[in-house]
Amino acid sequence: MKVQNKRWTDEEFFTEREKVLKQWPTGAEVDSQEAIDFLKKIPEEKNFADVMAKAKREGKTLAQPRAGVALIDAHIELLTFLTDQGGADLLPSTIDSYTRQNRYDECEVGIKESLKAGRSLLNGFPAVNHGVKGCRMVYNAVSKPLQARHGTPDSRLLAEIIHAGGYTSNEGGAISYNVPYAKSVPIDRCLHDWQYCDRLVGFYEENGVHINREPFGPLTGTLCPPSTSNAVAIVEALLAAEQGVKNITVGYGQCGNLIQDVAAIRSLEEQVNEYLKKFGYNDVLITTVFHQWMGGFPQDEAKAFGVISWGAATGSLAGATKVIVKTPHEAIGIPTKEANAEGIRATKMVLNMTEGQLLPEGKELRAEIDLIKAETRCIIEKLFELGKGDLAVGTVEGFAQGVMDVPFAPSKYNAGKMMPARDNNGAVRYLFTGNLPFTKDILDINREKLEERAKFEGRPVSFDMTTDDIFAVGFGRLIGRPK
Ligand SMILES: CCC[C@H]1O[C@@H](n2cnc3c(N)ncnc32)[C@H](O)[C@@H]1O
Repeated sequence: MKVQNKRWTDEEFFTEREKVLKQWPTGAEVDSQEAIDFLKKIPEEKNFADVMAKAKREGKTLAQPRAGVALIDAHIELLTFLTDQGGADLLPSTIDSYTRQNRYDECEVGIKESLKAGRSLLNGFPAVNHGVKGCRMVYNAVSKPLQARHGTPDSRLLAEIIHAGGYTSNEGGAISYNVPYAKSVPIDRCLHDWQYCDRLVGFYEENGVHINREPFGPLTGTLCPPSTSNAVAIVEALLAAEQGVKNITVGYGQCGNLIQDVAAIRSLEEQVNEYLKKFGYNDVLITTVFHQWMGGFPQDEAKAFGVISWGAATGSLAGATKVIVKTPHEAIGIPTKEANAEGIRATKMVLNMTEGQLLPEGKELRAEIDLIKAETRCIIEKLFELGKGDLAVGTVEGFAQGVMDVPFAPSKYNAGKMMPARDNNGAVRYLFTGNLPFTKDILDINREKLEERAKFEGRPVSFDMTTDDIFAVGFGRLIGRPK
């Protein structure tokens, strides 16, 4: 499929919209003008984009959980509990796996079975099946802004339903909700489908409705080097800006070394703004999100709270606009509402104690920021070269050549030649760089830092470090030291 990084015309968008809204009966509930009128009435304190902008202005770090269950009443009860007992500043609706694969018929079964069983038999909220009406019930019942969080390569109908339903933010993007989530979705197909989701937001913005978009920062959440995830976030932000999105939260998943994680957020914010300015997108507000550790968690709940609190502290010291909260049930599965609320309370306790404290930019931090920006720049500039100036074309070609390469991703369109490992301070470095277009300096710095660890541990630099690091946090430490 031919893609180009160019704003869709109204004709292109509305022609496709007719098809999209026919994909499931609830699509018929979307009435453009009615939705615009409804969304324009949303008060600032319940508009995701406005609340993020305010937090940015005030230098605050907000807390947002993940949460989603099959039935509307239970979902409302859950979100209300997380607001009142947890202190959530922003609310999710984590969408179920069937919806993420557009298998709405399976959702129908899941809803019926959940009604019969009296408990959720889906692993999230099936927003498409509940429709605009169902989403409006959730919106009207809660007191905080709502965002759909999922992992959907084709989110076109989901975006239509949740936005018309009062959700003023949608997470995801053409790379971040495809490559880490799906095996066989072509990059160009997904670029097209997410251009639709971004153009829909652009359409609402042109009609006076503020809607936030949030590329999914952590990707596979498995030792993802900051420059790899930052490059993806910046590409998705640029693609969204081209379609008219004005309020973007770029994100990153905690790796565990304080200096590197703070540098990741600071470099991400600096560099995405540099690229937006370079391409003339001067009216896009950028905020940042720091995801608490996305890898394997300790089963022991007290240790899990240690991981959660470390993520909260790092996100706050980085100056991130929001932190995505984990729960003490992470190693087990979908958390109870009580455990979810505990994760939020622990997080907010740390956010409150670190309010106004930012890690000062010393020599080490600036050096890490500069290294991440240099690595990221190598990747992004190569994409533009491969695309002969067109970022969408360059992204398709970039994946084909392994210039953009996400570690441990299931997508068959991902080269999977790059492998990470921690250095002796726990920062994530490039062990194998595959076809990443890095300069010799960058390659040497990464190698030197891994050699330091090898010397300390008395073993050669090898993939054994990677596998030891993958299990380390679950076993109670950051760096996977040899037995
Ligand atoms: C990329 C997101 C992975 C995280 O997303 C959490 N997650 C998934 N589904 C739900 C849900 N229905 N309720 C609360 N958390 C949920 C997982 O635990 C994991 O941390």
